[in-house]
Amino acid sequence: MDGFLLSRADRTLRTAGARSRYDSASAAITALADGDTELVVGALPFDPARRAALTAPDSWEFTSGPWQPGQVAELPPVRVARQVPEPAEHVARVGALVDRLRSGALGKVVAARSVVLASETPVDPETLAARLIQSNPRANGFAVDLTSAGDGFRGHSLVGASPEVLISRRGRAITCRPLAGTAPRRTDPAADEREGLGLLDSTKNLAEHAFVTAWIEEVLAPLCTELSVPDAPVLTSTHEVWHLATPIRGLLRDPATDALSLATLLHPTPAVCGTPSDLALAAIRETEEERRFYGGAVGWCDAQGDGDWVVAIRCAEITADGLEVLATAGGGIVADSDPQSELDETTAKLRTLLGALGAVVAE
Ligand SMILES: C=C(O[C@H]1C=CC=C(C(=O)O)[C@@H]1O)C(=O)O
Repeated sequence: MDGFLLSRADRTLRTAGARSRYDSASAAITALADGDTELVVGALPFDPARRAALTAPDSWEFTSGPWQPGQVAELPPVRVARQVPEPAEHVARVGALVDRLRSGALGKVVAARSVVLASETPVDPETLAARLIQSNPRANGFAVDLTSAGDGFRGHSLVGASPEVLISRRGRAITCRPLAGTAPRRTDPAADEREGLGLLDSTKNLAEHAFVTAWIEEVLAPLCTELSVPDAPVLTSTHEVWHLATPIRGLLRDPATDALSLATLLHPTPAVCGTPSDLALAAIRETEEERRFYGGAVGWCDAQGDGDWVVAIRCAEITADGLEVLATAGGGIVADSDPQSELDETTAKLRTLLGALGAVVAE
């Protein structure tokens, strides 16, 4: 695919072509400020030291409501080719992180793992995005061409359905909806409700969540004349999991502060990285395979500075030939995390992508 799609509950942006490409947010911000383009779309990588995949599109269209893809084609069958790392190794890594969290300066770190899916015929990114959006039109569904990030990403795409908004800006008004803290959904309605209510009451999950809201408040407070961060999170859900969410609103001090700059200041939040940020990022670089664009941000920014950026979770990278799909999910680890439950949490989160592709990983 050569374009960009972001489908949100209130509106959808679809673009085509790439008039210019930028591998850093600063280059894209300069292009917007210089009047070289009216719109920038794309993805920021998880690791801020890596190259971004941003473009100035040839054409674009905003429509109201979620994307209506019409008749959606079938996706080809896929099989689980390998897991990276193997589940037992993920459990061991989380165990080692828990030891570090109990003894050191680290307060929280997010641990992620991937499943590599293989297909005999190409998986089309837009078809996968359409399936995800049909299954949950409230999610922030996306499909992004990663070519602008250069070697290793040409022709690759990132496709997902994120429940988490990093930052949205309309004029001076900004909103964020950070998520952290997870419980599984149950098929029995009473058991399902108990899981949700239990999450709202879970000291461990509330602590995991508080690291994220504290970070966002720290970053945004100096930039805002008004900032409302509720004291306690609310419950939200996808088909697969319950989450704790905090709806945050603010008014920017300087109307020139644009959405893409705000995204780069906030990213990576402790919802995908940890606290303190620098130590958590170092621990992730030491422990994990390169995250690429999983855990990054996907969105758009226009010449007025407005834009939407969602956290790149519940997503997968598709290779240029469409024959390999790398789905990744992570979870926040704190001192009292249980490694086996953390593995189960990533399995539940991976189901968003794997379910759309008709694949399963063993419990
Ligand atoms: C990092 C992910 O989820 C984040 C968002 C919601 C809940 C999370 C958690 O409970 O750990 C994570 O912070 C992911 O889905 O890969």
